[in-house]
Amino acid sequence: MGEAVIEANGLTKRYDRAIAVEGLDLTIERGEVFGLLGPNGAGKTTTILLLLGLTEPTAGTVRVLGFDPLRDPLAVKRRVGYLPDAVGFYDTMTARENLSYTARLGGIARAEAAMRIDDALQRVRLADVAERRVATFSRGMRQRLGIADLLVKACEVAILDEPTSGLDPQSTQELLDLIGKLSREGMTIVLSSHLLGMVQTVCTRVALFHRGKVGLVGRVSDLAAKVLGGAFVVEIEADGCDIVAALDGLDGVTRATVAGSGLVRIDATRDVRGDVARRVVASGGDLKRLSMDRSSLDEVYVNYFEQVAHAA
Ligand SMILES: Nc1ncnc2c1ncn2[C@@H]1O[C@H](COP(=O)(O)OP(=O)(O)OP(=O)(O)O)[C@@H](O)[C@H]1O
Repeated sequence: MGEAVIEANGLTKRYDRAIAVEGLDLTIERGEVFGLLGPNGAGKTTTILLLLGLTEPTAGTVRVLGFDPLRDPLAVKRRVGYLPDAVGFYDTMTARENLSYTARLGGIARAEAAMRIDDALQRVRLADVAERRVATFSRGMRQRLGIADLLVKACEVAILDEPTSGLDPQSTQELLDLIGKLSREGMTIVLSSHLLGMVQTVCTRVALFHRGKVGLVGRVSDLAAKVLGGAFVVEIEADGCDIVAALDGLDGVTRATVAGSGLVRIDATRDVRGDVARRVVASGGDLKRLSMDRSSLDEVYVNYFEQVAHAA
């Protein structure tokens, strides 16, 4: 186990009518990129607000870098950066002026701030437009300026609410690359998102929220093993044999499903392609195609919520 940076125990938030978050237990370690996932209204934003001390829990405890965000709001604010879904900057000020302003608010000495600002603007590729008013910035540029703001603050933890919403594919990729780099340098990142493909590429672990509770938490491959029966998906196309029967009892195969005429989808816990090919050929099959993919988070998500709905 690494160093716990965020710890929630029995964290609960009730509003008059709704339970937004119920009995949340969560530990996030230093350097993780942790994804909060779930349908609308599942409790992701409320969890973020609780971590930041922006709303008071009804029950339970939360510690961020050892501090209670409600009792020690300044200590948390100094170390934890927050990038909301739409970042608020002063439109009439330039990018550099905005960063200088927040540096001043954060009590960073002028010379140190100037250095950090130059460095941050370079890293998010806004150095060329540093003297432009933010009013002229696109959404992607604003998001990058938001990251620059976190860099200037030198925060240890960054909490990003839907960081790529409204970004084009290239800007999304750039932001993800940047998030990956920051985490490799030791920043702990918590992000909420609906874009599962994106979360899969960047997150070390994810939590699937369902009606205020964390239904599943873990690495995508572990969740795939739990929900789908394996982290590997093999597709095989062959004529002249019963593929499913040929695979009977094969080690590592957790499920074989007919997906079309002569086409079978296999969920597996290891790369079973060689064994599958041998079995099919030995059964007299004529192999047409064999391909393998990692299970996607999309599939885990859809299957998990189907299972939950089924159990209800
Ligand atoms: N201020 C509030 N007053 C009353 N109910 C609230 C309040 N804020 C959130 N809720 C309720 O709490 C539940 C969780 O909301 P939350 O915003 O945390 O979900 P979310 O997972 O972030 O959803 P989305 O993906 O739509 O952003 C919802 O049922 C919501 O209606």
